[in-house]
Amino acid sequence: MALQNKILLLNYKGYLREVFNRSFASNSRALYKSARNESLRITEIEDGREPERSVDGTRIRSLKEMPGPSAISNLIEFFCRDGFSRIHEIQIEHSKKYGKIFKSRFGPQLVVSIAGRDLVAEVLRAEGVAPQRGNMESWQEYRDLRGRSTGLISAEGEDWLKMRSVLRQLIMRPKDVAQFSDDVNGVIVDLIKRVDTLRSQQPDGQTVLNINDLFFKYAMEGMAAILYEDRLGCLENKIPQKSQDYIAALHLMFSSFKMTMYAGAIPKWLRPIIPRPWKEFCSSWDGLFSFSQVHVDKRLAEIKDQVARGEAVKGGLLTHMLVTQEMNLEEIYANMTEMLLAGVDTTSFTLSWATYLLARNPDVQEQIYEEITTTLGHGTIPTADDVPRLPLIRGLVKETLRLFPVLPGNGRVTQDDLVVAGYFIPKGTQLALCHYSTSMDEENFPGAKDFCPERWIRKDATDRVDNFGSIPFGYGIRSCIGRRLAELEMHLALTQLIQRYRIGVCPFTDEVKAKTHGLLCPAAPINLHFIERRA
Ligand code: HEM
Repeated sequence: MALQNKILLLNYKGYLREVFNRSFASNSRALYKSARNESLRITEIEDGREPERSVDGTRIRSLKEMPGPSAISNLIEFFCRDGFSRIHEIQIEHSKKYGKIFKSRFGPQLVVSIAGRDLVAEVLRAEGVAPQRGNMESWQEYRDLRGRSTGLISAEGEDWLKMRSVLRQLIMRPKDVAQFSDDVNGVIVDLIKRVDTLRSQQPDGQTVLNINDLFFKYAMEGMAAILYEDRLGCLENKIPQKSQDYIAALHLMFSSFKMTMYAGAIPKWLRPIIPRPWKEFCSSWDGLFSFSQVHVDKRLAEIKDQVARGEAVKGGLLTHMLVTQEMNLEEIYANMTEMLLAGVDTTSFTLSWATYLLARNPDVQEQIYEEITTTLGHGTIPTADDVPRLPLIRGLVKETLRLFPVLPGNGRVTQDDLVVAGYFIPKGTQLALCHYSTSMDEENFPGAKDFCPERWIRKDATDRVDNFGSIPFGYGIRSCIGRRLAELEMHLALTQLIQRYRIGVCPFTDEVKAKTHGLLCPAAPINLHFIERRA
């Protein structure tokens, strides 16, 4: 574990706070474009119906007038036609039928879906200082039950602001995560060894079966190296028992994802009758928390020993958090747990899709290989500093996430009254941002079904290829805190895999469709050929 380069900066707490205050002051100026806008004349109708409103004489429509599927057709779609696995496709179907903004009802919950790029931009650009993604009651309830803290995903308001301000200074800027290059490259050495072992176990000496299993272990090992400053041995032939237990807890968490989401939706009085979802929800969280706690406590004990021996304390992210105590121990446990949870499947599915797309598009793969060899020569191990010189590797990750956004949709609860596309949306409404459908919209991405990493390459400094049609990490103040870490893990791993192997389709794998299972994941195992380029 290469920790020596990561010198702790203990004396910049004041600076961090100042930067934080300044940045939040400017963000708070971008408050929701609310219905209280001066140009907006609101005439409340006093008989209790929804108010009728107008902007500059144009009538603002109420939610009642918004189109959308009926509650009954939603029920059939989701419960009889397995709509939960097709949420991404349903976004497209509904936006074609009802337009770029439509409403749906799930039992008592009304959801307004935003399926237009510019409307998504409008909503996100106008966010307040502490946006809320959705109802996290069940997560909060578990934490209250066990006396645990919330982490960044589950926290809201002041608690969230405080934790976000600590973490954003540590892992959000490319230069901050560049220091993890050596750790990630250490894990990639094991990834390549594992690819070779798996290939050698197959009769053709080339096939790796179920590539996602491999990338799951890579992502877990990478996250542990970064978050815990420790290795788990997930890419070894024999995985240590403790890591196996954790993988099982993580799988339980992911496989019961739907259940965990609905555990909160199932009314409490129903729990004695249907106890399983809530029990599973709690026991998988127990497993995840206790695993994180073991690693955090281990590092804490090492630090105490170092201090007792009068040695300088050096280390990475966890060491920094433990030494500076900007978060208390419970908050550190919670954030380590939630970041590991958020950082494994997301990265591993994206790597699976990226290699799958490379295998099916050999010309694109060769073009990227050319870029790598021209830029780095043969066999050079890339670091974070090399990535800006590999625009096609960056384009590969962006294009993969456009075609297969791990989170096909995202949520926001409006914190003020809003007018979007001429509709009045009251404060407290759940919005669903339909990222999959905007990613696949021809207006936003011509040839939207094609795999074209090149579309992300800037022609000149003024060319802006980023667009709200594809924002796989979200946008703004509540966007993915692990984005730079995930990108580092993916850019470095893909560069080294392409450097070393020609990745090809395998006769056992036909076209693999995506399904929504909490995240957008492959509906069938992806098997690929890894043909050594030297051969
Ligand atoms: C391909 C990889 C990943 C993708 C596509 C992804 C995507 C996302 C998205 C869409 C959000 C919601 C953003 C929003 O609401 O605007 C999110 C939040 C989050 N992600 Fe990631 N993520 C990835 C990897 C990671 C990794 C590696 C970590 C670990 C550090 C991580 C930690 C988090 C956390 C803690 C949040 C909650 C942030 C907050 O509420 O303040 N993610 N991610």
